Amino acid sequence: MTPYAILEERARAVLPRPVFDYYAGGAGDEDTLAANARAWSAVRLRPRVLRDVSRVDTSTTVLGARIAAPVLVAPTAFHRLAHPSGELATAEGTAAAGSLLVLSTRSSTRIESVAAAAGPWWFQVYLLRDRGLTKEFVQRATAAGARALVLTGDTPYVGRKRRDRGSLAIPDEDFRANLERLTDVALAEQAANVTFDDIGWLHELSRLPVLVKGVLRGDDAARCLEAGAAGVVVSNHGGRQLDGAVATAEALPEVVEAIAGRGEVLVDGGVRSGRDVVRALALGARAVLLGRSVLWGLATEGAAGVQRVLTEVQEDTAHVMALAGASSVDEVTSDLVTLGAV
Ligand SMILES: Cc1cc2nc3c(=O)[nH]c(=O)nc-3n(C[C@H](O)[C@H](O)[C@H](O)COP(=O)(O)O)c2cc1C
Ligand SMILES: CCCCCCC(=O)C(=O)O
Repeated sequence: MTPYAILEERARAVLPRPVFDYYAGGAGDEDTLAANARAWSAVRLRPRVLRDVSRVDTSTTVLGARIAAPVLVAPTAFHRLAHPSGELATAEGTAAAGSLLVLSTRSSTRIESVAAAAGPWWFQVYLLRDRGLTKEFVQRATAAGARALVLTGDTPYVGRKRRDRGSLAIPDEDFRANLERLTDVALAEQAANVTFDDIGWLHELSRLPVLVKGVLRGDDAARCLEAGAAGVVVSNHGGRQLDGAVATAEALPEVVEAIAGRGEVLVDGGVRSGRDVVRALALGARAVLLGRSVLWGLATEGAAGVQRVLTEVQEDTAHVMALAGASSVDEVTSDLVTLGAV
């Protein structure tokens, strides 16, 4: 079993079944969910030999924020379903590992409380049908110290997951943690009319850099930049939105080419090990984000589990870099990979 599979099994053992299924599941037949991890494996490494790798430095920056390794925490919803300390534990574990948290709009803990426990953090934005409500929590996140906004573009409607059999109960206080003013749950639904113009709207509102998450095409990536985005996150939402969508390792090169160094490109989906981190960097990503791995760490050990997951991937990244002949992230260049058989 891989370290990821072992961790997932531990989480399965401690989580109520509906919560585990909500976290683990993907949309439709889960084709894209499976394809994500498989596509990273298809990227073969071409190690360099006879390089001095007695010191390996994994540190880097994302939108100017220094982090210990090019590994961030992806925005995921409702952490209090995994652990009573919820996003507070995630924030603590992330900061202890020298990483950066992307806090979900669907956080089950108040933005201001998470901010107080966090190191550098960004705020993920779902535009809700109630734009006034959206504006309020973007302003709160900005005031609380978010350093960037991440606009998720792939969720006009929440994907249908068969594993979610309707038995997941989200306690009202968790659902409304940041939506106290909400009287009508329907108002918390995603807006289905989000467009490129909303990138400018968010930037005007916050004066923060805006990344767009969920981009899988070069033409969309270019349009995001033209609309004022600072970069994109190549993502298919961990296989939870459009089943059959291209795996992120496959989409990444097209997006990197379209961005052509004019913005930052991050990627997530099926990243499970230091090997995958090095593969992503070699394909042109600045950093990766981990979704489910962090949830499993949180479920099994709270803040310490989040820190452990991140530290293990960081250490694995350093080890893989050393064996591949790269002593810094700048040396993880495209010649380090070739596309093998799937
Ligand atoms: C349980 C769960 C909840 C998620 N919630 C959000 C969310 O609130 N906002 C968002 O932009 N993405 C959300 N995502 C997608 C993640 O940000 C990320 O794209 C995905 O998990 C990466 O794939 P991985 O889980 O294979 O690492 C969620 C993913 C999971 C598994
Ligand atoms: C009505 C709540 C929807 C939350 C969607 C969170 C998410 O992005 C995911 O589960 O995936």
